[in-house]
Order: sequence, then C-alpha cells, then structure tokens
Amino acid sequence: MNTTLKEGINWVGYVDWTVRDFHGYKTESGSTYNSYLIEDEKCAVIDAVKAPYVGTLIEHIKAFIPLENIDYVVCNHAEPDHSGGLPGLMAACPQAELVCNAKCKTALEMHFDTSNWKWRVVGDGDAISLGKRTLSFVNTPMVHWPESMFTYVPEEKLLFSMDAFGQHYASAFRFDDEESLDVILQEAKSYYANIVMLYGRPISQTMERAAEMDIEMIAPSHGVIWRSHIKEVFEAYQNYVVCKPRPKIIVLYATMWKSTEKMAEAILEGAQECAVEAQFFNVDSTHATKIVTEVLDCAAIAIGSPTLNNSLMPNMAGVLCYMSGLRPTNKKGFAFGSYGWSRRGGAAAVEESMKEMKIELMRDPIRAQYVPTPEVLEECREAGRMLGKYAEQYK
Ligand SMILES: Cc1cc2nc3c(=O)[nH]c(=O)nc-3n(C[C@H](O)[C@H](O)[C@H](O)COP(=O)(O)O)c2cc1C
Repeated sequence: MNTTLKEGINWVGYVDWTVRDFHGYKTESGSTYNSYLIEDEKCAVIDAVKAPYVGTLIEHIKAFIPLENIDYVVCNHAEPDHSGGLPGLMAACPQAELVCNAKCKTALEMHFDTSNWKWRVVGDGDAISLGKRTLSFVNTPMVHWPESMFTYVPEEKLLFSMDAFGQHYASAFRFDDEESLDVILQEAKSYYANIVMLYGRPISQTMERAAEMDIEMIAPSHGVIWRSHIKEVFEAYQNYVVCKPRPKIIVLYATMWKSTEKMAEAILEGAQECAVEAQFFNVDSTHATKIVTEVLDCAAIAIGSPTLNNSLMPNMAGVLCYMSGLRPTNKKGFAFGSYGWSRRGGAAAVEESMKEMKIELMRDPIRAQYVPTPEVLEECREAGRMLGKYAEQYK
C-alpha cells in the first residue's frame, strides 16, 4: 500500500473494513481514521484514530521513526473517532506537545484525563515551524464541531482538512486516483449529507478560505486523499452547500396495509411521465443514511404515511426527525397518506414536519380514507406530474 503523500509525509492511520454503524450512519463501505506523520527537523502527527486502534497507529509511526522523536501531535477535531487514540498516543510520545485551539483543549479535557499532557494552544492564523515546513492553522468552526480546525502546510501545498471532503470508505488504496471517481464522489456525497449538511453556511465560508490557499493535495480524516480530483470534489461541495437541486424527484413513504403505497406508486407513475430521475423509497426497506444522501440533490419530494394512533408511522417519524436535523434546503414537495377515521396524524403530521424543514409545499396533502379510490389515485398521478414538471427545470 502506498502511504506516501509527499517525501517525508506518510499516512499512518487505520482502515476500518467492518464498521457498519457509525453513530447511526450506515457505513456500508466501512471507514478509515486517517492519521499522518510529518518527518522534518521536528516531527508531527496530524490527528489520531478511534481508541481501539491506537496500537496500530503507534506501530505505523514506529515503522518510520521512534516515538521519542515526535514533537507535536495536532488535534484538528475533538470527536472521539479522531481523538479517542490521543491518551494512548500522548502516553507513548514523551516529548510531544498536543497542538490544538482553545475550544478543542476544553473539549479534550472533558473527554479524557489530560493532566499529564503538554499543550501548545494555537489560534487562527498561527504557525509552527517544523524546519523545512510550516504547520499553519485555520479555525473552521462547525465544520464539523465548534473546535474544528484545518492544518495547512504551505511548502507542500497540502491541506489536512479533518472531516471536510471526507468519506466513510475503507479501501486498500489511499489516493483518489487509485479508485473509481464515481464511487468516491458518491461516498463524499453520502458523508456530506449525513454528517455536515446542516452546516452549509460555515462550510461555504471555509471553502472561500480554502480557495485562497494554494492546494495540491487535501488529506481528510476519513477516506481517500484528494490529489488528482481536487477540482471535482470542490465543485461537488459547491453544489452540496446549497443542496443544489438536480432534475430528480423522490417518493418516500411508509405503509401498513398498502394503501399509502398505492398512492406512492401513482405519484411515481405521474412523475415518470416527465423527463426526470425518480427515486422510490419505503422507509422500512431503505435506511435513513441512503434517504438523506438522495434528498441532498433532489428538486422535489412527496412524503407519505398512514395514520397510526393519531400520529404517523414510527419509522417515518424517525426518518423525518433525522432529516429535519440535517436541514436540507432548496426543496419543494407535498404530503400524502391513508387514514381510517380521523384527519389528525398521518399526512397532516408529515406536512407539519415538511413545514418545519422549510420544504416549500406545492399543494395540500392528498388523503385516502382506507383504500384510495380511482379518483384519489388520479389525484396522486396528477401531483406526481406536477413534481416531475417542477424538477424538469433543473435539466
Ligand atoms: C394499529 C392501527 C392504528 C390506527 N390508528 C388510526 C388512527 O388513530 N386514526 C385513523 O384515522 N386511522 C387509524 N388507523 C387506520 C389506518 O390509518 C388505515 O387502515 C389506513 O388505510 C392504513 O394505511 P396503509 O394501508 O397505508 O397502512 C389505524 C390502523 C391500525 C392498524
């Protein structure tokens, strides 16, 4: 495996092939926790790994230099998938100073016993010389947590971007040009949608700062390192930060006795009369991770649930709760659903949730009492055509 980013700079992290649940994110492709070693007159490790894998991180470092030679351990982000290995690493590196910003220091002190750590607290724009190279620090609050920070090495045109531009993707390869571009961009999209979609504005501000830097390589803390497709991932992020719609619609639904499903199928039929991509998800068979990944770039969405105990189906409620936390923007749509005897819950509850998410409503909810009549199914088809026609403008 080629781990060399630049002469004297190596990946020393951990490939997590088997993780499938990452705080609720369904990581079908596993993940990596990327740590990097910079050898210079002074040596630095950039970020650590999840706690159980610190032994592997230490072995990887020792393959290059003795641990006594580590002068700095930089923590760009206090989340435990990167910081969990810090107690073990700091204990093993007697000379090392922990380099981070003030907010990160506070967060690390809350997570771990840091009483024996030596600290070097840095602010935005501060720099540390390693000899031939410089570590330059850029605060990037809310990309992904308040203490998040980039570390930039100007002499190498190398950006350690922490969670930004990352992917939950385990692979034998470390670089973007060793992989299928479609696959890694899809993983980057899924990562963006599920981890940072709600921070579009701070990410967009960070992108503006990154655009001012001379960058030849972006080394995120998960997934492959970007060296040949920086332009492509930057362009993708420019679309993600505004949830830019594509000519695509989604029909998302739950059902008990298939009435809401019949309505969903009729909506899909109508939408398919238009020249747009259409996706059809039952919440019981499609994980929320996939659903929000696809919502990121849809133009319009129809969401349906039957009424259950004056409310909506719990699985749909879970997906809507997750989606509303991630706050997709720039979407239109409507609600639908079957009910038995009351107009509370069901489609009304879905519509409430869509309003909360600021999804622009294109019409009133479509309702069917028990089983949809041919008239209701035609109403669904017509509403599907309306969704499709709206999405067509993004071609
Ligand atoms: C356990 C259960 C609870 C229900 N609770 C309500 C309710 O509170 N209000 C209502 O109007 N209908 C209620 N219904 C009726 C369903 O909403 C109705 O059967 C609907 O057609 C189901 O749609 P589906 O075929 O898409 O599952 C309930 C049905 C079941 C099985």
